Amino acid sequence: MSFRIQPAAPARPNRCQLFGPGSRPAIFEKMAGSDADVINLDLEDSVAPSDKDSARENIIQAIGDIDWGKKTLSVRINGLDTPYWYKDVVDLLEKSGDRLDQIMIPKVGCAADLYAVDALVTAVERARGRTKPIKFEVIIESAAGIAHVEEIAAGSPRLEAMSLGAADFAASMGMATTGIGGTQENYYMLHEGAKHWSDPWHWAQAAIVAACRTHGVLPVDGPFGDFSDDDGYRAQALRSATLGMVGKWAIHPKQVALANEVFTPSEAAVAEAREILAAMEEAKAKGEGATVYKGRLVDIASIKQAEVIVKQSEMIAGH
Ligand SMILES: CC(C)(COP(=O)(O)OP(=O)(O)OC[C@H]1O[C@@H](n2cnc3c(N)ncnc32)[C@H](O)[C@@H]1OP(=O)(O)O)[C@@H](O)C(=O)NCCC(=O)NCCSC(=O)C[C@H](O)C(=O)O
Ligand SMILES: [Mg+2]
Repeated sequence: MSFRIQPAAPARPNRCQLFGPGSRPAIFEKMAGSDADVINLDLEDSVAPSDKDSARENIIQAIGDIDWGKKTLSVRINGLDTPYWYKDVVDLLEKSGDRLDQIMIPKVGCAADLYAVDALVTAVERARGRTKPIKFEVIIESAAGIAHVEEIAAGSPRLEAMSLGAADFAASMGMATTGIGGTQENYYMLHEGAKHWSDPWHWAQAAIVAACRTHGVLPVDGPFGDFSDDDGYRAQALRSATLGMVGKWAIHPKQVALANEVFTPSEAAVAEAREILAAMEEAKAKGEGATVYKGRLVDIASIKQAEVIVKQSEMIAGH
């Protein structure tokens, strides 16, 4: 372990982030009644330019009027390359109450993007005497974003979560696909005539997880566009969870249960993790740093692996 201890990410459930356009207020109550841990009301790409002002007003109204329960309530503002974002920030913080938890900043390309939003948020918070600091989440969805992912993860003490936005990421990288996440037909290896599909999102996800874990930020997988493909969503989410991500977006309510299923440690996984911890306690009592569990090696690193699963399960149960 480095002299610098890895900081813990925020201890809040983030298994599913349910999105809904700010221009569609009829679904806000349904979003609030869902089992998603995080709600993302959108002002950005799901809202047409002509609806930006009314969507902002809908969201400001809904933040105060709707009972969002214990969910993390987040609003995705417009990108810093648009004329809308400053008004999103100012109006949200001036006109809505303290229930808003987080602002999602899309298409972040460097740490200075967070600095700019932080400066504006801080000024409005001070002017208005807001006592609950707004948290940030960012989307890595451009070539610049992934190239600068580590400085972005370190970019603001407000930052709690970072997602991969597969659609804009693919566009920015010039990837030959119109699919949002998941298996890409042309990304395969050929071995003895058989196709073996590979995962084009893997390296970006791994880079995001490493940057997030270094700086105590929650790594999250973004959208899976084909909401009629449950198996495809599940497979993508399982890969993300295996890599260390804590949750995934839902762009349709039917994806919420899938995300919760994948990102809640199963009873069997928790039981096994507890057995590993017990086996290592026994080993320690005998002065040993390693032992055998179900025919395989477990050692001091296994304690940390098992603790990830147990802590995640306890945090979700306790929330
Ligand atoms: C995708 C949708 C447009 C589909 O809407 P709709 O046609 O209404 O779906 P259904 O008829 O199947 O709806 C069934 C019932 O569920 C309700 N509903 C629909 N959507 C939601 C929702 N998001 N939250 C809660 N409830 C919802 C309907 O009202 C129906 O209810 P009922 O009639 O009572 O049965 C729509 O789902 C949608 O707009 N999704 C969100 C789109 C969005 O926010 N996109 C932005 C995020 S993805 C992105 O930006 C890409 C990213 O940045 C990147 O670059 O990768
Ligand atoms: Mg996007």
